[in-house]
Amino acid sequence: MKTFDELFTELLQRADSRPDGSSTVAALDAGIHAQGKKVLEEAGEVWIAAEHESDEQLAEEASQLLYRLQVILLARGLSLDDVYRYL
Ligand SMILES: N=c1c2ncn([C@@H]3O[C@H](COP(=O)(O)OP(=O)(O)OP(=O)(O)O)[C@@H](O)[C@H]3O)c2ncn1[C@@H]1O[C@H](COP(=O)(O)O)[C@@H](O)[C@H]1O
Repeated sequence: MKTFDELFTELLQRADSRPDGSSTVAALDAGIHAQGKKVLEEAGEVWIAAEHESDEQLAEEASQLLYRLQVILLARGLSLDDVYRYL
């Protein structure tokens, strides 16, 4: 189990060390357009899960949306603090 902040730190490390087989490296290399499509895809899956699926499925889809959101922030060079200052 990890927190939102811990995941972001892990993704920063992946972007820096670029290990083979990393989903994050592949997602970063795919570019902003592909990353944006993933954010929308996962947001849609969260919506569908909230209307029609179990709590567990909703939680899983939510985790994927959070991951895809972090990838796009990372790709643009933003930190979580850049976002948190608006909360
Ligand atoms: N939390 C996630 C995470 N959530 C989703 N995903 C990616 O998103 C995919 C699932 O999303 P989809 O449903 O769109 O996938 P799919 O349609 O079946 O397949 P794709 O064609 O989209 O790959 C997974 O196969 C992963 O590639 C994630 N990839 C990585 N993480 C975490 O990120 C950290 C770094 O991971 P790596 O970069 O892979 O080392 C680790 O803590 C991981 O647990």
